[in-house]
Amino acid sequence: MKIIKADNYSELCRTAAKIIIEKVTHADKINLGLATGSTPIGLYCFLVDDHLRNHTSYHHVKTFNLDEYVGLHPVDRNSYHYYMREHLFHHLDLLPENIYLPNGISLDLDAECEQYESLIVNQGGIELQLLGLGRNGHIGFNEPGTSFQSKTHVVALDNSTRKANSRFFDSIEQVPQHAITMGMETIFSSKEILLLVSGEGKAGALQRLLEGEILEEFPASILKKHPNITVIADNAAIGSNVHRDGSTFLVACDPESRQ
Ligand SMILES: O=P(O)(O)OC[C@H]1O[C@](O)(CO)[C@@H](O)[C@@H]1O
Repeated sequence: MKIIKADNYSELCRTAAKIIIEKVTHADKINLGLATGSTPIGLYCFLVDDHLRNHTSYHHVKTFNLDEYVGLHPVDRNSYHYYMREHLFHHLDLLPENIYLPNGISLDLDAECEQYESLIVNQGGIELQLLGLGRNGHIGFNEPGTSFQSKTHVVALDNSTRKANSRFFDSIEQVPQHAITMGMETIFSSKEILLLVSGEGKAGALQRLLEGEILEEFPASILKKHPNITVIADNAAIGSNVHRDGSTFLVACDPESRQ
């Protein structure tokens, strides 16, 4: 596990953007796994900015989102379809047919999950999966206790997750009870993973990830076994934790990425 320390959120986002832009620029075709939540918003801003300034093209990119709420229509302002359109898709030259998210309003959710899983496999798998980290260790919407062998599935959201995400809704009652999420195995099968961790509120989760045991009770812990994972964390999230962890090493952000 490689850990890149960023001074602040902006530097974290710039560093992550640089990694993604390099991959996109050098690949003939590439499948990106994308995440929602607050953390990647700044990164998406950098990608859009780079696209406008440097004309980085996304014609050859396919995107696969981690998750979607059950019951929210793609045009609902709180759906992840809407979020992705607003923050990223709408601003890039991605081909609409190359954008994939789980369909949270499918009448047959189990079939939807199976199809989404097969779709990822049939499209050659995910090259680079972007992840945020939940305070309880969730990745995607895989809540504590989710099997490490799980594939795309419907999940009942943890109350703590609904509470955390209620900031985007008018009230917690409006936060859906269920979501479709890529499973733990789906995520782990990605060739490369980029985990973004920002803010003091994530310090506990980051510490547990770095120092704790690998347990299904803390889903993100399995990432320690991934052969190609980079964690980018800002100072606020790192606190003084990382220095106690002998199994990881810390590199400063590439100064070039600060420009
Ligand atoms: O970036 P945030 O908003 O802290 O969220 C962390 C994680 O929680 C989720 O938003 C799900 O609750 C994930 O999609 C995200 O990666």
